[in-house]
Amino acid sequence: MCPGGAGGARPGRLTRVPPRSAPVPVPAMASKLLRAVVLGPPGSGKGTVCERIARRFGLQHLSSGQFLRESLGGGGEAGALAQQYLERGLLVPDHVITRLMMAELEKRREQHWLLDGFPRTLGQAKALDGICQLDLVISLNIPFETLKDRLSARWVHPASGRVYNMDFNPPHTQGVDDLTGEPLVQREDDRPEAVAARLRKYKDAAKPVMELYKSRGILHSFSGTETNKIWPYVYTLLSSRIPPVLPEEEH
Ligand SMILES: Nc1ccn([C@H]2C[C@H](O)[C@@H](COP(=O)(O)OP(=O)(O)OP(=O)(O)O)O2)c(=O)n1
Ligand SMILES: Nc1nc2c(ncn2[C@@H]2O[C@H](COP(=O)(O)OP(=O)(O)O)[C@@H](O)[C@H]2O)c(=O)[nH]1
Repeated sequence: MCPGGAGGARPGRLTRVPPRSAPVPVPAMASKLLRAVVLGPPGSGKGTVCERIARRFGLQHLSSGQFLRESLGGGGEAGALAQQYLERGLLVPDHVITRLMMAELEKRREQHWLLDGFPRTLGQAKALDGICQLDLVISLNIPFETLKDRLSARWVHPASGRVYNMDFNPPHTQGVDDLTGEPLVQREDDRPEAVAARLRKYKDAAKPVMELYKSRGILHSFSGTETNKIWPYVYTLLSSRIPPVLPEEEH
């Protein structure tokens, strides 16, 4: 059984504001703890889908990107190392992100959890294998043109990581975060000229990870251009593994 499950739903990936309440903790008790991963390219809706799953099923949404961002200001060794890579728009080396994630998972060994953004490479997947047996891997398969459109319309609140989209979930007031009133920014790497290279990099790293999970029979792929259309299928799949604490409806 792996360490690691839930921790707080990532505060930064709320898809709707005002923020949803924290996931209702599901008592671990005798049942097996759910170990799930959501894979998908940048903009595929991992954060959006994870946030919904976390709320409906009371499990913890663990975003490696968010942990990384939080570690940057912490004065720790991992944060200092990660910063050098993130500043240059690079992926953090496997051993750095793996160490960070193992520590977070260790804290959550008694909870159900769902990983977003990790593993991203085969090396990370193997490290995860060393501490747990995954039950479920969800892969979001979204056309390139859709990803490009979504990312160019994504705006974030840097301090919290809250994500908006000018079409899908716009802020109440254009350009400002609903909760703090602080300005929203567009990530440099969400600009159209950066997106193609980023998606290529993602594909190269993710392919062997998907093959690994496919060969184990735990990979579930969902294709489409709209999160709201994919969501009922994801909800049904999760419901077959863990009882929902909230109904599917409402996005
Ligand atoms: N396993 C991981 C996860 C994240 N990162 C780094 C590179 C990412 O650019 C940054 C932020 O991660 P996010 O998951 O928040 O964002 P992504 O870059 O993956 O983009 P997206 O949110 O669009 O999927 O952290 C990394 O190096 N290794
Ligand atoms: N137009 C549109 N935007 C979406 C949809 N699903 C998610 N988004 C937005 O697309 C962007 C990327 O989604 P996000 O969850 O951040 O994806 P991630 O990069 O895979 O974590 C965000 O701005 C979301 O609000 C959708 O079905 N339609």
